[in-house]
Amino acid sequence: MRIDVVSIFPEYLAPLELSLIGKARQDGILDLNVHDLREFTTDKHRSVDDTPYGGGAGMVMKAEPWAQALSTVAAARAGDAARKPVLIVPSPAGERFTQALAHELAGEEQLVFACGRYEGIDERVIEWAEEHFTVRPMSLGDYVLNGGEVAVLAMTEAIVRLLPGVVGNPESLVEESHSDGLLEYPVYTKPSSWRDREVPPVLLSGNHGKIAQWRRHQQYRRTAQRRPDLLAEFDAGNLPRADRTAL
Ligand SMILES: COc1cccc(COC(=O)c2cn[nH]c2)c1
Repeated sequence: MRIDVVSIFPEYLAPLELSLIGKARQDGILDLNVHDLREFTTDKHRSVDDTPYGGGAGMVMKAEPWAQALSTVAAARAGDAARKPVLIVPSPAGERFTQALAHELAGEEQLVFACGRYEGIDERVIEWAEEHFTVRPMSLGDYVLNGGEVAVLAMTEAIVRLLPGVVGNPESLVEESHSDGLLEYPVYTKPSSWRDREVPPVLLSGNHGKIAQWRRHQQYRRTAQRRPDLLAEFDAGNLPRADRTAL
């Protein structure tokens, strides 16, 4: 997979050189390229923003530097020329990024991230970009950050860890929160007794059927307590009768 990130703070993306993502780059699984938007300005002050038409506080990112940067990135195409790369614009006004979306995007050959700052990017860039990209404004959650870089770090990690060869044991990708529509069950490790708190005995029983049942029950309870919205989505009909009483 090729990922391109355009930002006025390229150093914000330095953590992507670390750990599993860094290793994926060394192993050639991920080709990550970070571009400084200011390299695509032409004026002496290398300006990337200006005051908003219609008034209001804050500044808006100018269109031309973005068009220059994104054209350069589009030209450095990865994979099949027919398929437009996906342009992800982290934004409070985007579609919600989910684990399901992470899986979908992990199947793409090229992802481009545009890191907005200030009050946002001139809307005409989004319209213009449709010609070269499949444009997807995307939100991490209902809150506002100062820019898209932090969201790119999170989305990149969520997507790249799903690529074959990135995490040591692919098994660990199967049973994780949201993979089956429910939150993950609680986990424990040695010692079995810690500050007078015991590990649930079923987990020490060696009875794998009972352990699986206990874990499923815990997933439902946790989801009902912490994310009832998810449970509404998850077909409660899947719920074994014994577990329904727990909700
Ligand atoms: C594209 O324009 C803007 C403007 C302002 C901030 C940002 C950064 O993204 C977020 O704030 C965000 C992403 N998910 N949830 C919040 C982008």
